[in-house]
Amino acid sequence: MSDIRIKICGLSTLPTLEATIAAGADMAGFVFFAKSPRHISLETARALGRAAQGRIRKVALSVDASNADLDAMVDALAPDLLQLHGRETPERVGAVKARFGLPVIKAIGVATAADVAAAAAYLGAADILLFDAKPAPGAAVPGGAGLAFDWTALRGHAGGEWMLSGGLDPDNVAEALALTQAPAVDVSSGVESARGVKDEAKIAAFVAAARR
Ligand SMILES: O=C(O)c1ccccc1NCC(=O)[C@H](O)[C@H](O)COP(=O)(O)O
Repeated sequence: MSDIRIKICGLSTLPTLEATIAAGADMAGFVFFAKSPRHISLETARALGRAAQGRIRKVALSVDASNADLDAMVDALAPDLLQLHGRETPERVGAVKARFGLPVIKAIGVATAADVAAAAAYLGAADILLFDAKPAPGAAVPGGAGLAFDWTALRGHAGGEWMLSGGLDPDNVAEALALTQAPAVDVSSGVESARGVKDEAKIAAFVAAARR
């Protein structure tokens, strides 16, 4: 079994959180973005955060959130990491990291190798870069679309800790890992039975396929 790290993103129910922990994933992602089908309320975040405490690393995902909104989600979920999935600048990433004293994952939308090269600007600010498919221009929800990008674009990436994301599923994750040598992967749509509805069997299949 490999030591690939795995994040299951967009969890919103206790059974699918339990399935994620039972499968042996390393991180559980919770989305705080009202336009997302995976958005959770602060009340749900509090309940899921308590259930996950000390059993899996919790990631609070936000999109260009204000300090006040970040304060509220951190208070409710008590995350281990923050994921910034909007247009946050390196300066904003640094400010969020300093405010909460938590490691920050910065999502980088990738269409071409130039997007990967530009991510170098975040190397001193973010703890982990998450390479994801670039959202379509004007997309209402900038992630979790089940879209893959050309993985060969990652060949020139600038180092640091990173994760691969975008359109992964139990059937393609092994190929993606072989091609990119990614140390960590993140998935949302590929472990769902319908948009926003996580599937326990697919979560287990994804973790097994990634670790095989
Ligand atoms: O998942 C969402 O609904 C979401 C909403 C707003 C910003 C980001 C979002 N998801 C980010 C993730 O970390 C996803 O896991 C990543 O984009 C991969 O998604 P998918 O291609 O569906 O596996």
